[in-house]
Amino acid sequence: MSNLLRKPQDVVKSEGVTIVHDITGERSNLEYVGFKVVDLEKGSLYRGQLDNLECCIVALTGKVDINVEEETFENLGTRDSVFERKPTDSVYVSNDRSFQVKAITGARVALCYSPSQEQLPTKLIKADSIEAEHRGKYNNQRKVHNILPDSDPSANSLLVVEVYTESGNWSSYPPHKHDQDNLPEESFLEETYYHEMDPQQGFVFQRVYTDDRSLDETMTAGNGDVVVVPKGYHPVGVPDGYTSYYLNVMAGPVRKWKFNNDEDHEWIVNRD
Ligand SMILES: O=C[C@H](O)[C@@H](O)[C@H](O)CC(=O)O
Repeated sequence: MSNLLRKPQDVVKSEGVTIVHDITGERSNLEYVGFKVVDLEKGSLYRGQLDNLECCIVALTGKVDINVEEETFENLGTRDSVFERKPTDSVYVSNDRSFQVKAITGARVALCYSPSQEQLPTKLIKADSIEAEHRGKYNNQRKVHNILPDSDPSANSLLVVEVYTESGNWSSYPPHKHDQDNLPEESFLEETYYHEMDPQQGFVFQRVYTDDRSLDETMTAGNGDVVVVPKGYHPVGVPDGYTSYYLNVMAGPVRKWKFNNDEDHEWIVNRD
């Protein structure tokens, strides 16, 4: 199995707290992006301490209270399933802060990490502040919820976005990459994909490849899997009958999403 594909680990951390994914530090083989998925039973608590990291806590499903030192954000979360296809609530927490997530109902949260030195204000990113963005045409149509886009100055290095790709469509397509620290031409952003499928038994094909094909891996990613994208193009194809959801975390030396398409497939975007 590719080292870029990470299956759910479901490690019980404490009563009512299960670490589904912990892709941080040496477990991530990434320099900038860290990612965790945590399942919380009703009434359970997850506590985090940020040193030189910032974190976007995404209420993927269920309802939670999030406490960040002197601030508390109550009853966050808008959906029992990501496939309700509506935005959810998130909270941005900066470096050198501690936080606590308390499950009001059974809940799944994503913890999206990246480096941060300059402490910024804690920010509630309300679901109703997120507008759906529709991208693509023909069979590369997808719906995007920009949770922490580079146009939002609330974070130092973190970018977070969730994407819905319907049956028979492709996303992150035409294949694009952002693996060169060479602005204004291209930015270097590592990336993770947290995948969910509807129905759950579904899968997507995701290829991660570089121009010189020194990296060229095509994976089958299923419900709850994570794909790590250290570099290269990273298109996703969704089989007929299924809907794909993924949450992207991106980070790099400069908080700018400037990508380039694979020249072989640039014609895709130039169609009328
Ligand atoms: O680089 C960003 C990621 O590949 C996705 O967020 C992608 O941009 C989503 C899409 O537009 O298909």
